[in-house]
Amino acid sequence: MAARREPQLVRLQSSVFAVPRWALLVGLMFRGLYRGVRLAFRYWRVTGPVVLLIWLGWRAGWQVIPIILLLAAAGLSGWRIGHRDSFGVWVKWPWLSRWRRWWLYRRGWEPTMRGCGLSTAHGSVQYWPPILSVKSSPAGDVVRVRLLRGQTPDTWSGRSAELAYAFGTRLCRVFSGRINVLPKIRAGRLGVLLAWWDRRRFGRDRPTEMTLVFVRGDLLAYPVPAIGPDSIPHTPDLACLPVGLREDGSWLRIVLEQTHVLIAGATGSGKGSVIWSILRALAGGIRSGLVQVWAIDPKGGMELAMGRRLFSRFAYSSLPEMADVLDQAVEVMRERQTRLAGSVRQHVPSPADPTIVVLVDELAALTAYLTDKDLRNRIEAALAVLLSQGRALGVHVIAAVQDPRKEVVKFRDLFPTRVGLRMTEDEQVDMVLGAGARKRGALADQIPASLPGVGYMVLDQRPEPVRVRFTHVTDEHIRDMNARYATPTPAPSSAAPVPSQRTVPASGNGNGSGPLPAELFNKLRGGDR
Ligand SMILES: Nc1ncnc2c1ncn2[C@@H]1O[C@H](COP(=O)(O)OP(=O)(O)OP(=O)(O)O)[C@@H](O)[C@H]1O
Repeated sequence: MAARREPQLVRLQSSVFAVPRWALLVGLMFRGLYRGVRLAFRYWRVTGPVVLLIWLGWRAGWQVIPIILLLAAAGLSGWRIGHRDSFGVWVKWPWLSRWRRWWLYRRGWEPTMRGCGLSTAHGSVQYWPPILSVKSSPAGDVVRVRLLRGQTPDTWSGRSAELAYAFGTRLCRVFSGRINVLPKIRAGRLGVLLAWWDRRRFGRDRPTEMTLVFVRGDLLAYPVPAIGPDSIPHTPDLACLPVGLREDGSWLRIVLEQTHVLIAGATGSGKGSVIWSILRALAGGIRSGLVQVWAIDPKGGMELAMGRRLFSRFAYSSLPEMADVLDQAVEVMRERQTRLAGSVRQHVPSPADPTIVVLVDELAALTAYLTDKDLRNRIEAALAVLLSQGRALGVHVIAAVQDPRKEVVKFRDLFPTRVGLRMTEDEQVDMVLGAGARKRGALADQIPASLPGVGYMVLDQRPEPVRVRFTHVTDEHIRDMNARYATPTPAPSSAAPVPSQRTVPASGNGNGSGPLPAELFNKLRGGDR
């Protein structure tokens, strides 16, 4: 498939022989036979059972063929009904992969490559990139392709829309190299052999290959249920918190260790679900005291108050109170710095010295929207220190923001992990996920409003952003967490009444000392949009 000659452009002087008609027929017959045998061997999974069936019919009588076919159909149906997952793994998806490779991709490949400008011509020879494999799954078709010389995955990213429509989908994601092929830890008798095989398969960097994912059934079109109480670990693994699904159906796990998380998205995009998904995954550690959450909710407690018993600090009513929480986090960080310097490089959490997660529901309220200059400077100074030095000392910041512009979020580059939910403008995508992210497929501005919690993230050190959906943690889940996973170190102000979830706080004087000004409150709720 890699190259084809265009015969009309090649001038060949061939000798002319007079061939008798019978010799021509015999020659054609042998050629047909050779091609038939080659095809039969190539597609042995189809020809094998057919040959076996014919042989059985010939030996035992032709009436056995319908009986065998009926039995096979009944067996397959029983398998599908009884154990759908294994039927999918062993029968449905392998067959569908082969079918689609042959029927859809091989047949349409050449015209598509020409149409998308992904084939090249050298003289009279036309080259197009060969398909290496096709693997279908409920999420779509994963097509591995070998790049032509002079092409990079970016060449293909620019053609992703054309590729998608050419093969009958709306979305084609382009990834450099292979995806989802991580070596397993091998043990047991065959461990050495399998490890050797893995080294051969995964050990080599193959910049000559790339992967196209034609998204067919969108697994992220349905809300992802919150993890069940049984799946909430007693001791959360901060390197691997399950918070949602990736587009290929695998779990999305966030590495909170050594990072800060910025969540950006328009109003109603599901920033709350990212926050609550992370809190749910941390809940076991909150209850045991290994993790303390210091929550700041400038929306007057609208977002976070329902889970207040999870928080060891909770500031929701006045901006100075919120600045105090940040200053206290800096103090803890400084104390750890003095104590741990020279003995460890990474803080190890314990109930006496827990991981601290500083949670800010709307960062802009503490920075850009804040009119009190002194207070703003104080808050910005504390945030800058936490974001630049807190990671190794077990102090992590998780912040949500609606508007990711630099004037609003000065520190966005200090957040190593960023989540881009639905956005209102295409330029915002690169602001959040890094330059070129939109070109590489992060179409966050095209996420429909009907898909809250869907977004893009840059994961696994790959340049291409991954489409994800966070779990849907409902109010019932939050109430349940509030009751069952309360922290042993509750917030000092927990005796004070928290405004009900839908109450607009009384308007303040705007100097940052009273409750939030109603104007700012409405802005954060999206009321002025
Ligand atoms: N992952 C999710 N799956 C399904 N529905 C979700 C998900 N996340 C949020 N929703 C729903 O979307 C709506 C808006 O969600 P949410 O309040 O979290 O958005 P937000 O970005 O925090 O909005 P705002 O900025 O206005 O606070 C809610 O009705 C919520 O139930």
